[in-house]
Amino acid sequence: MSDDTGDVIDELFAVIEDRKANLPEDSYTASLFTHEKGENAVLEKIGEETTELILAAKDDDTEELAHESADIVYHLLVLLSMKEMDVDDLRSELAKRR
Ligand SMILES: N=c1c2ncn([C@@H]3O[C@H](COP(=O)(O)OP(=O)(O)OP(=O)(O)O)[C@@H](O)[C@H]3O)c2ncn1[C@@H]1O[C@H](COP(=O)(O)O)[C@@H](O)[C@H]1O
Repeated sequence: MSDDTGDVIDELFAVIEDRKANLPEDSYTASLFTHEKGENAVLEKIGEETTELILAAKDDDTEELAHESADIVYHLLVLLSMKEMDVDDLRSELAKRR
């Protein structure tokens, strides 16, 4: 695992928080925060991407598996932000299990 994995997740979460605060018009992330379906739009995405991830795993398609994993992590971070949670909540839950 590369050493900057933690940094990229922290950076991405900071971008998501910035999009939530400023809601720029051309931002996909901002569109999730203002979506008429609310958080259900994000939950639906996570559901769809999880199905795609399962198919990629079954096909042993590692490139697609990485792509779908990244989609899920991104939408998961948006969900945490919607719930006023932090990426540190995820980090400490994982750390507790060590
Ligand atoms: N990591 C992501 C990211 N992952 C996925 N997505 C978007 O999520 C949507 C996924 O929906 P779909 O799966 O339906 O799209 P798709 O391209 O058909 O995907 P597949 O079906 O191939 O899996 C696409 O519109 C993607 O662009 C993301 N959009 C943004 N980010 C990050 O968020 C940052 C800010 O983005 P903006 O808010 O758009 O400025 C970006 O710089 C990225 O770092």
